[in-house]
Amino acid sequence: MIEIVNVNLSTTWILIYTGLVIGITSMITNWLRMRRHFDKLNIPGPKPLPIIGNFNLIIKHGLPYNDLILTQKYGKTLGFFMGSGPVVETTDLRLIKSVLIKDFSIFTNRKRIEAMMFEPYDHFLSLIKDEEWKSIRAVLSTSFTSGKLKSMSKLMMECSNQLNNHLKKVADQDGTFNGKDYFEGFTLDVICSCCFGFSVDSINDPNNEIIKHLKNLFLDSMTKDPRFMLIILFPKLATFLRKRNMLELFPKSSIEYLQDFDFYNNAKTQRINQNIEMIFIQSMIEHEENVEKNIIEQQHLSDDEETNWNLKDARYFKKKLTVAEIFSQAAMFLIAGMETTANTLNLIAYNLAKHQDVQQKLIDEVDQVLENNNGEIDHETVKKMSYMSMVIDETLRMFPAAVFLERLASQDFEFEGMKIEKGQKIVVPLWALHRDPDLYPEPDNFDPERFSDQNKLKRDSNAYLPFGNGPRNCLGMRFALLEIKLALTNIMTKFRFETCEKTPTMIEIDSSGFARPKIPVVLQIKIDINLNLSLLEK
Ligand code: HEM
Repeated sequence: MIEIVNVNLSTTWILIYTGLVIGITSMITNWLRMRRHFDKLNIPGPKPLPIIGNFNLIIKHGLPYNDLILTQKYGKTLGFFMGSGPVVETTDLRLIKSVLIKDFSIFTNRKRIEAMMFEPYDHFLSLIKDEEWKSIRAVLSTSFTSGKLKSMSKLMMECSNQLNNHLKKVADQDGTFNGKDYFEGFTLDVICSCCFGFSVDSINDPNNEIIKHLKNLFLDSMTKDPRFMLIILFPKLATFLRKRNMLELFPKSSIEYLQDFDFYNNAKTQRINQNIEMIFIQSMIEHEENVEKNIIEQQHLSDDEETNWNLKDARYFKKKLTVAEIFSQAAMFLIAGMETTANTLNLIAYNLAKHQDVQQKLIDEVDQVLENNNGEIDHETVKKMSYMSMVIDETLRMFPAAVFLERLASQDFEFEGMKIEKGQKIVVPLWALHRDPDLYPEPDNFDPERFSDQNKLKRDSNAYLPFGNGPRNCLGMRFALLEIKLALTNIMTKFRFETCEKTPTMIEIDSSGFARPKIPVVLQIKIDINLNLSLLEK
């Protein structure tokens, strides 16, 4: 150092050297702290590298596969680093129950990634905390009552008929089709018409302005998109850059377009004009009116509809939502509801194409139930299709649409000698949980029988969590399942799926955090030659 000063370096060089020394020292100190972190807490796991932690493993294996490998190597509960952020990952059913249900008051929230938030959409239900979350969740829960879902099923069927028309055109040509485009179009149409009251035909019109801008809100795989990597590895730097408009995650033009679109007021007018049922907007309007009239007694939720027992408290209904909060929930519905449901339908089609015996059994059930119900496809008839539920459940086991659950510890917590510190992120890797051979022998095999009533009873209820569990489970679960069942029933009355030479032999998913197949799931769709003629009349 003395030598450096002696050679008379300029102030700039001194500053650069000093900065470097401070930077390297803090990096080494931080790395040593990371290496000791989980040993101190008695949690096993891989040793982290400087700066990137264990992110190299995710790049090497892919997000869900890495979870599986780590669980096999270190056991059911382990710790690793995403960049410099520690993560505890568990497939231990007792710890899962404790985090999601028993000790929910400690694990109420998820980690909010500041760099990903953008106004006015920074109040997503999935990311808001504590009291704000409770109030908004309570209000939104009124969107998904049986009564509202029943009226939604008509709109869902209209979108499903539209989907069938498109599938018919494909079948009339050579039958080869990439399910993703069709099912995403369908689920987007459903959300737009059920939640916001405007109809689009996204399959026919993929360049529709609103669709184009909505799709810009979806991020790519975390190992492919350098912006995503920046957020994970250097969250503070990413937040700093975003706040100064130096890092663009979502095109400004799309955010402005959606803001200007003002679907809330558009939908409000439509509802008044045409008396259309729209679950999301309607709940918001009803809530606004109730708060204004001071009608805040417990809403019309019966026990079977409302899993959020602790949200029934009337005080949570007192809050009037701000415009930013309403906007955020609308965007949240689109983001949470479109791709998850579309991927599930796509992967159900794949499983059916690969397992013709299962598909035939499903078609037989659909024919049978519809024959007994005058061919009517509605929310009541689909409830009677128990084999269909087994097919959906098994597909969601193999390919859970969201590949992990996440909670944040709000205080120190101890579990069987392991210490979970306040501020610690806990993850339940669904891919690894649903492929645990002790719970699901030969986990890579598609076998709907795993979900027969008898077999379900043999398993712990936390062994199968495609929609999460506890008060913060998926808000749209009943909506999504109804939508999937109506569409699948409608498809099975006319078509069957088959594989073709472009069909992947197995499905690999990317690291986006969703069950997004890495390569397109190309299938054949054929008009069923054994069609039940009485149903064809419908
Ligand atoms: C097959 C379809 C779907 C799957 C597999 C799925 C899965 C999930 C999962 C795993 C979670 C996290 C649960 C937890 O942490 O315990 C979640 C949360 C959520 N989902 Fe879904 N979802 C689906 C469809 C939908 C739809 C259609 C909507 C809305 C219309 C929706 C809205 C939400 C919301 C708002 C949350 C956050 C809940 C909160 O933090 O309170 N989801 N979903």
